[in-house]
Amino acid sequence: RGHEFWDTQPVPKIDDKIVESGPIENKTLEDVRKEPLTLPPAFEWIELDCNKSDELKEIYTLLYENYVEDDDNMFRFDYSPEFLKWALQPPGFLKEWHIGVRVVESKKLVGFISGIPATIRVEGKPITMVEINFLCVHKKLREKRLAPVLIKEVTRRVNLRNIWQAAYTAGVVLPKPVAICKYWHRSIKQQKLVEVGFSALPPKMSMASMVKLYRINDEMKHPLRPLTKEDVPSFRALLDEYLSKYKIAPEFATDEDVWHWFETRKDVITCYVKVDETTKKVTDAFSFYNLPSTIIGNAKHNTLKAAFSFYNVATTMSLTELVGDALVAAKKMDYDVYNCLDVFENSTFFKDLKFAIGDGDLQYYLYNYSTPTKKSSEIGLVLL
Ligand SMILES: CCCCCCCCCCCCCC(=O)CSCCNC(=O)CCNC(=O)[C@H](O)C(C)(C)COP(=O)(O)OP(=O)(O)OC[C@H]1O[C@@H](n2cnc3c(N)ncnc32)[C@H](O)[C@@H]1OP(=O)(O)O
Ligand SMILES: CCOC(=O)c1cnc2ccc(OC)cc2c1SCCC#N
Repeated sequence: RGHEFWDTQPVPKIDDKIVESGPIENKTLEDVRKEPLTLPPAFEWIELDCNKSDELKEIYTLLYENYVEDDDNMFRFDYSPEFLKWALQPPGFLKEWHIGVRVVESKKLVGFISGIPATIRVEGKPITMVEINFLCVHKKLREKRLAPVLIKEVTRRVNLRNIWQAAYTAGVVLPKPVAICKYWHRSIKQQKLVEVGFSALPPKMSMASMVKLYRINDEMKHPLRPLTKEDVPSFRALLDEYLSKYKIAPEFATDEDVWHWFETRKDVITCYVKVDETTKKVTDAFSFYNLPSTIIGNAKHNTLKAAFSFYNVATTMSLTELVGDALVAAKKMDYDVYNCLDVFENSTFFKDLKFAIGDGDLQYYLYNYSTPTKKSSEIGLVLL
């Protein structure tokens, strides 16, 4: 299938056989367009300031009404304003990469795309990149080729900062996935998932026995507790050591980075650690983020409370026991479901912890960097 826009971009063609890793094109600042891309006359570019609650709310509302839905239009992601502020303002963020498209007349926000700085190791080599996320065009303005304009504009602004690579994920297949991953789900509120129509009661099984099947303990097996600032140096060392064995993974360069991404923030991010009593060092950690979804058109339920697995490291226990305790924490925090991808070594616990495979794929992509296709288990990166 021809990709009018993507075939013009520095990404491998869908059926390319890639043998070595490296940038696809090498441009310099002279090659970068100095003025913003041209929008259709009714629209204008705008930078959104996440420190202004009204502008943060505009991003929230655009996504709440127009962001990603599953193929059956059962759910639409409902990233909260606090979550978006966390996701968009890591150390080193630039407001100029929080790009909106407004209707000149009404000032209504109808398009958005974001970039945040990140160092991503690809086969051990740290590359300064941006992570692109929250690309959204209002439902009423779809299929007018606005997305390529948003993508070219964020590319231009990133290039002007002398950054030439990006990482992004998508549910759609584009040239060219570096990995294709699967979502897996662990029911916590089984009855609600049946009522919503996500899960089905197996024939001849009562709801009561299905609920029992998915029961989760009330207490953790291990003494895990929320990460504190004092834990950060040893947690960063543990994380970087663990992530260095993956073919694509972030490098958390500073303690400030780690504190930003893993400080527990109510209704946004949860990170629990086990600390060795003698050495006072972090030996194990689980983390998950809070990403609710609107339940579209269900009489009884409006919102799905979903926990998404973030980064987990186990060294004094099995990953299965660690994530088992994450499920206990998620249950205590009233989540309906715990979701994770088959990245890292996650597929080792799906059976024992009673995960069910989802029906959507998540494709991982690199922009302007070719590298041989990776297995899901070689991916050590989670994008929000
Ligand atoms: C060095 C720095 C580099 C930075 C940049 C790196 C690259 C970053 C890339 C972005 C990463 C974002 C990651 C991210 O945010 C996480 S994936 C979530 C994307 N957002 C949504 O799915 C929200 C709901 N959908 C929409 O808002 C629209 O459908 C969107 C805006 C998705 C497309 O709007 P539309 O009105 O439906 O379509 P047109 O405007 O007419 O445009 C059609 C063209 O857009 C291509 N398309 C469709 N979906 C895409 C997607 N998810 N990525 C990339 N491209 C996508 C499509 O293949 C076609 O190109 P082709 O003709 O060549 O096939
Ligand atoms: C109950 C399991 O499904 C989800 O948690 C869920 C929730 N909201 C979504 C919104 C958009 C959406 O578009 C792909 C999917 C979901 C999904 S399933 C895939 C993500 C995961 N896990």
